[in-house]
Amino acid sequence: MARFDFVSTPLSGLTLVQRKAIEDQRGFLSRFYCADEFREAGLTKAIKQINQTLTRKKGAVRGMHFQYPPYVEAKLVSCLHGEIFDVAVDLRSNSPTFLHWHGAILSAQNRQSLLIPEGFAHGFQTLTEDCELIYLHTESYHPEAEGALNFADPKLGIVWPLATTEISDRDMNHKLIEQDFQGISL
Ligand SMILES: Cc1cn([C@H]2C[C@H](O)[C@@H](COP(=O)(O)OP(=O)(O)O[C@H]3O[C@@H](C)C(=O)[C@@H](O)[C@H]3O)O2)c(=O)[nH]c1=O
Repeated sequence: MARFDFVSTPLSGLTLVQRKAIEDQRGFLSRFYCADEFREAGLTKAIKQINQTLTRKKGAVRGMHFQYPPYVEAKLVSCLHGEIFDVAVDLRSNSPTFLHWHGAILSAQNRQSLLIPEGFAHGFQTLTEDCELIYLHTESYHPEAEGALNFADPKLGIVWPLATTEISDRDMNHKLIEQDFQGISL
């Protein structure tokens, strides 16, 4: 029996994952990740790293982050406490949706995750206080290969639901996309 529903988004490969819960009087059990089912949804590489974050303030923004080749990675992003507006930007140079973004609300309650393929930037805004996220990564952290977009870049036009209440200095100061930006060749 399938433990997940994989729902396509307007950006090819970017997938909303609905974790199904099996409930009984004690509560529920829901599978969080399953290599066999995720392989069919396009996540073919092994998980190399799992990160957890806590973001205290409502309205805080983190992003928009990615890694350049040879360390491109897919990420499975989930919110285990609170609610976030999660955003992925298509950076695949040959994609018909190059520089398009897509957002989804992820929360502990809706049990949805965003499966972000290689070649995308990722970021989010907290919609409640005390948001805890868990990330599954197919590549290890390589700070020397990190790339970033500015969350407020008018070329992206991401519509954030709330005013920004907190952002790191690093994220605030990411450069705007330049004319010759080619994106990522996979
Ligand atoms: C991502 C990462 C960071 N770090 C360190 C670097 C730094 O000292 C501290 C905090 O890192 P950052 O400021 O980059 O954390 P943060 O801004 O939360 O970075 C995250 O943002 C979201 C949007 C993503 O998509 C993630 O993949 C990741 O890039 O943790 C690691 O040691 N390992 C890691 O895997």
